[in-house]
Amino acid sequence: MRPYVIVNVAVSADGKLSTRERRQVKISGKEDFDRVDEIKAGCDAIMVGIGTVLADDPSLTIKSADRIAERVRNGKPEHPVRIVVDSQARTPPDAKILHKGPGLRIIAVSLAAPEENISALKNHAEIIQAGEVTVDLPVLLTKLAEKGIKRLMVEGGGTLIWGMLSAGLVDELTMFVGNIIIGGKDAPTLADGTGYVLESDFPVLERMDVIPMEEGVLIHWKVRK
Ligand SMILES: NC(=O)C1=CN([C@@H]2O[C@H](COP(=O)(O)OP(=O)(O)OC[C@H]3O[C@@H](n4cnc5c(N)ncnc54)[C@H](OP(=O)(O)O)[C@@H]3O)[C@@H](O)[C@H]2O)C=CC1
Ligand SMILES: Nc1nc(O)c(N)c(N[C@@H]2O[C@H](COP(=O)(O)O)[C@@H](O)[C@H]2O)n1
Repeated sequence: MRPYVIVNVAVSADGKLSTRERRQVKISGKEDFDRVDEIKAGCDAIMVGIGTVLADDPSLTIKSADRIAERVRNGKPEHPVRIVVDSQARTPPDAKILHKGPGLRIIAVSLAAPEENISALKNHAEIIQAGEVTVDLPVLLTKLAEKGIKRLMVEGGGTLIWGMLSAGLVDELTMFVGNIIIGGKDAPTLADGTGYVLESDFPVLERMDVIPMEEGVLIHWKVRK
């Protein structure tokens, strides 16, 4: 058993998530950020990799007061559980994700995480250990399902998305393609990691919708099982 997984990203027209320095780039406009907020509000948890926390320092909170109020009316916490995939427990104890807004945070670490790093985070987040050296994502997702997390949004970055895709853990992908070119062979893309070699290994997607949005386009895919 694992949660239903939705990956959402914004990419430039050349498929980049940010610059080669991993500096956060605003690719989405107001309408797309609002669409993302709605997906978040419909999820039990939202997950990012430690690379995104270190680069962007996101809060991953729901922004709309109306959506927060609706969650509370439905007996849900204001914000989804916020999860960082972080083998070595490198999340800075003053990271926004640990402090902005109420609610549970989970840091998913490996057995190799230094004890002093874990101690520094324990007051701010629940620590889940999964995997020897890096986080074992299938094991983590089973543990999240056991905690009642049924619907999980993954916001990136490219290394975590690769890890999720290559482990067969993604059900849907929504991507806003913006009207800018970022360029650079070292700039992060939707799926980084090692990449596939054999065509037979490529995940195949089913196109669900293509919607012109702002000056770009929103594409909604399902991963064919
Ligand atoms: N445009 C957009 O929509 C978005 C853009 N971004 C951008 O993406 C960039 C960050 O992406 P990136 O650097 O790839 O970092 P990620 O956020 O993808 O984090 C990757 C890290 O997660 C940890 N990790 C632990 N276990 C696993 C596993 N099993 N599989 C994969 N990762 C694992 C690893 O670090 P460790 O070994 O230390 O645990 C790894 O280096 C930033 O520039 C950010 O701005 C991010 C989100 C959305
Ligand atoms: N949807 C989207 N469009 C962009 O243009 C982006 N740069 C991102 N980035 C993601 O949004 C996170 C910011 O979260 P908070 O506003 O701090 O809650 C950031 O970390 C990326 O995951 N997304």
